[in-house]
Amino acid sequence: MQPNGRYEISYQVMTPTNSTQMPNVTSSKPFYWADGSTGFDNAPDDVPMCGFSNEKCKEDEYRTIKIAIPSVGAAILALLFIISVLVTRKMKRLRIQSMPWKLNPEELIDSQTNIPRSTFQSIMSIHDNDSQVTLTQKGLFSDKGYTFAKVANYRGSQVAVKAIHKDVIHMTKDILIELHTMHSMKHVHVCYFVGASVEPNNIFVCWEYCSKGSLQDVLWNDNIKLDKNFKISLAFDVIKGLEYIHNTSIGYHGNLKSSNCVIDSYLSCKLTDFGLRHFRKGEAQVLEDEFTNTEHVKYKELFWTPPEDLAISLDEKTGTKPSDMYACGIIIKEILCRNGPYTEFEELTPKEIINKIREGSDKEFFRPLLPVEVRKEFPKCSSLAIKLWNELPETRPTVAEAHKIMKRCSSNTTVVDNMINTLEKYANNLEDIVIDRTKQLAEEKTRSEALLYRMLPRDVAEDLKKGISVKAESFDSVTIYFSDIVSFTSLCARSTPYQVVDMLNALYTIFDAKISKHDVYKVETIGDAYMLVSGLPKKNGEKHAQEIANCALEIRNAVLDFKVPHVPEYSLKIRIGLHTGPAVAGVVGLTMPRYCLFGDTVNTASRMESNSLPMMINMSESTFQLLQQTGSYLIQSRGQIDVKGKGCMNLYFLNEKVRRNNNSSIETRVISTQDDPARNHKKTIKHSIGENTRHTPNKYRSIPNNDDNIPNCDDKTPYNHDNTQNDDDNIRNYDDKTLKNDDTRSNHCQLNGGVVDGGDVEELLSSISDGERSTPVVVEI
Ligand SMILES: Nc1nc2c(ncn2[C@@H]2O[C@H](COP(=O)(O)OP(=O)(O)OP(=O)(O)O)[C@@H](O)[C@H]2O)c(=O)[nH]1
Ligand SMILES: [Mg+2]
Repeated sequence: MQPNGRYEISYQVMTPTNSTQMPNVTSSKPFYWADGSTGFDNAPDDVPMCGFSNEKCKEDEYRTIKIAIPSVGAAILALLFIISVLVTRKMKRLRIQSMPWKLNPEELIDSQTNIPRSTFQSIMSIHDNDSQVTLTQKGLFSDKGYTFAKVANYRGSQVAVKAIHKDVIHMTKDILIELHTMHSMKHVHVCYFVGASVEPNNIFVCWEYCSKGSLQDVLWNDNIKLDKNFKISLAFDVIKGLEYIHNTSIGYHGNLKSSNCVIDSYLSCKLTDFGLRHFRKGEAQVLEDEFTNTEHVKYKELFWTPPEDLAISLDEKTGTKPSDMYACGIIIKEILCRNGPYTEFEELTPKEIINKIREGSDKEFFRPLLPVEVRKEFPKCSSLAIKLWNELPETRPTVAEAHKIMKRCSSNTTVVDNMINTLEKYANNLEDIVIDRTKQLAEEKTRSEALLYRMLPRDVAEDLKKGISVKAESFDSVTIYFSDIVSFTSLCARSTPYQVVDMLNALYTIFDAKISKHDVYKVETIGDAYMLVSGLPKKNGEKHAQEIANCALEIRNAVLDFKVPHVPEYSLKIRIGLHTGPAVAGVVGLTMPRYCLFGDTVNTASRMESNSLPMMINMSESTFQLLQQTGSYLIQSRGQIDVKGKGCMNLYFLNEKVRRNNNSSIETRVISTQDDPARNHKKTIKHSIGENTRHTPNKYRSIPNNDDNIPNCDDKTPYNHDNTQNDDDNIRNYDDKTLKNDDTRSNHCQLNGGVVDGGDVEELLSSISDGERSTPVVVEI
């Protein structure tokens, strides 16, 4: 509405009768709103946009903030990102410019002399002279002659030093980036690029040094055994290393061959001498020695170069990923066959081979031969190698495809895995061996303990084992046994020492078997003398006399049956002596300790033996006393006999054992005439009794001694203690002598504590020898 100074009806409002309806507004004139518009449609809002109190606009303000914050955040992030990219790039540039790969030749130390080498040339000369070499030193003679890596120490690590045949190098951006990338590459199957020296006239590069030499060295070394898994694992290592290189900005190896695959100390294969294309560009072809100068060598070096690269140039290495794959195929062939790429074409020169390769077409091309047996052993690897050396680069499998194929043919185990498996096998085997050895040790221990227990009483041996010194122990009453072989000296004179040893061994083995049944301890054997004791080291009351007596009787029985191995017709005889008394026992000496008995009882027991007769058991009064209490032995009194150093002693022969029957009567043992050991001396006794039928009034009538060498107490003839000189006589005349009884002395046999006169004895013995009768014989005392 425009003001005009007049009041006019412009609007009429018709209110409807029904007040609930909206009033009807009609205008007679058009009116204008404040903004110049007209009509109701353009009428201004009845409520301001933000409300009368701006209440509506508050919410929207927050919405703006909500929208603004992420936008600002995103902007900041984008800014930060840009800044970080810029910083990273800057830092990278700085890093590149800082040249961490740059080597200071002064820091290269000759590994042998530890002298810093300021120039690579000096290192070269040193190593050329003193053969500081790798595995190749062990006799690898390649076509280049002996080819060695030059080795030096750089900051504590061994590095392989490779000359770059350039005088100066202009450090372009590409070179800097290349060296930087090379330096930052790290992979388990790629040699670490340690760095480069870029000093004019002293340009060289250093690579991680792998101690086992190149793959070529290993393959050609017959001393190194490579099993199937190992070969596959080596081929797989090459592919893994190549895959890594192909995925870096370096792009491809460019010089892949078996001499550029090196083996580290973990037998893992690593690729070396790759990349550095910008760095090495324009490098002079330097002929290192007279070998490398030959055409032969030059063409051999091209065995790993694919036909498409050969077509470009024979002198310059080009390189692509498919070229690497081709070389990889050749290397796999070398690994599987363990020979050179074209060893099978001996009749062709390397030049002819290279020409044939160059002339090849897609349909027909010249390649290495994979023998049938190799194809059979490694079907997948062989077919992979064949595919890899396809004529057309685009038809060769990529490294990723090759990886997949290798994965399928490898047993998923690395060389280290194989080694670990082998070690595990060894370890398990070792465990078995340890168990075995422990068992053997335990057996050995048991054996040596058994031996020790045989040589010493168990308690004593235990004490000695524990390092406890064994104190001598005194025993009040023990019975000692001594026996000696009659005429041993003359028997020895007629036998060889070995025969004597055999004889004694056989005899004592029988004795040992006998004593094991009794409570006796074998003290020792000295030559033909055999010594036993009972009552020690374990005390057994008064049983020792019986134990020894029983044992002595058994031994005598055994001797009757014994046949001397080398003189079976000779009847061996022994003298046995027993004595009872106190003794002291202990171990003497540190070297070869012996459990010895001391005391007069020992001497006396020995005297009892020397005063005995062949096949007789002579005993002293003390033993007799103990035995007679048992009433189980047939004992023959010998009367008083002068014993050297002892004077007159009452001596007795132990003839036989008898046993009581249930009615306490005495029963003589029934012994068959064949095996009765007492048979001889029964005869003896019988005869002696027969010859001496005079019944003396004496209570004791003793059997005469019958040995001229053993004097009785009335005899004044000097006693000949060396019985040996008469041994033969003793043997020969044993029966005769026993027949020659001394009338002056009476016979008596004592049974059950009583004495039997000669007649009784005769009767008694005849009852034994007669028969196989077991008639109890009761003897009145
Ligand atoms: N042990 C060991 N030997 C190596 C190493 N690098 C090279 N070698 C040995 O040194 C020999 C010569 O190596 P290079 O000088 O690289 O010669 P190449 O590998 O035959 O040829 P290019 O690499 O093309 O120069 C190789 O055949 C290997 O026997 C390494 O890292 N460790
Ligand atoms: Mg090399």
